[in-house]
Amino acid sequence: MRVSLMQLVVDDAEAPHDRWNRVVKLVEAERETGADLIVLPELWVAGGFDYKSWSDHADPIADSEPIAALEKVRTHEGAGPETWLHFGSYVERAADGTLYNTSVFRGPGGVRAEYRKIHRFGFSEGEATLMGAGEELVTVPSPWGTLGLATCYDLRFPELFRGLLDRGMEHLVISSAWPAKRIEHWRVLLKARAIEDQVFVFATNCVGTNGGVPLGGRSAVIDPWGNVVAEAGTGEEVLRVDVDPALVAQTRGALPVLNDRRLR
Ligand SMILES: O=C(O)CCC(=O)C(=O)O
Repeated sequence: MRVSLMQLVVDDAEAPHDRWNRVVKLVEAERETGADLIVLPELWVAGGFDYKSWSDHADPIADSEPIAALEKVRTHEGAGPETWLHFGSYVERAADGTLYNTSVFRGPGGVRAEYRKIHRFGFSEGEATLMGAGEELVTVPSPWGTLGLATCYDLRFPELFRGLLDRGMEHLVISSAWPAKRIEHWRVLLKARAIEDQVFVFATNCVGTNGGVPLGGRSAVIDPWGNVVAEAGTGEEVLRVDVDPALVAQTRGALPVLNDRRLR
C-alpha cells in the first residue's frame, strides 16, 4: 500500500482560491506517482486558524468547487482508474446553516465518507463557537483494511479511537492544522494512538502561518508497533511511504493486548 501524505503550506500570504488551484495541480502530479491513498490536511482551503474567513469559504459539500475539482483529478475526469483520496477537511455549510469541520473521503466504486469533527478546538473562540460538533464516528472499508477518520484536536481524546477500534479500525487517518507551538504533543500522541490501538497512523499536517498561527508540519506515518516509518519536516512536502497492512494483524497477534480490554 503506497500512501502519500501531502503536507501543504497554508499561509496567510496566499489567497484560498490560489491555494486550491495550486493544490489541485499538486494532487494531479501525486496521483501520477501511483499513490494508492492520498491524504490532505485539515481546512487547507480556508485555513485552520483564519476563523474570520470561514463563512466566506463555506459550502454544502456537494457544491464545493475545490472538492469538485479534486474529484475530477481523483477519477481521471470520470475515465478512471480512480485513486483513494482523503480531501482533508472543509468548512461545510449544512442545510440549516450550521458550519462543520468536515473531512471528505472518496474511493473507487462509489466509496464515500464524510466525517464532521467531533472535538472542536478553540475553547471560547474559533471552532468552539463558530462550528457545530460532529456526533458520529466514521470508518471506511478499503482493500487494505478498515480506515478510521479523525481530525486534529480529536487526537487528544483517546476514547474516540477506542470507539473507532470497536468499529473495526485497522488504520487511522488524521488530517490536521496543528500549531508549531505544541508540535511535541502531536508527535507523542500520534505514537500513543498507534501503540495503544495497534494501528497504522497516517497523519497529515499543514505548515505556514495561518490566522497568525505558525503551523508545525511533522506529518508522519507510524506503524502499529509505534515505530516512526517516516516523518516530514517543517516545509511543504509529500511524505510518500510503502507500508504492509498485514503488520496490523501481525502486531496484534504477537502482542495481543487488545484482548485484555476490560472497560468498555
Ligand atoms: O490540540 C491542539 O493543540 C491543536 C488542535 C488544533 O489546532 C485543531 O484542532 O485545529
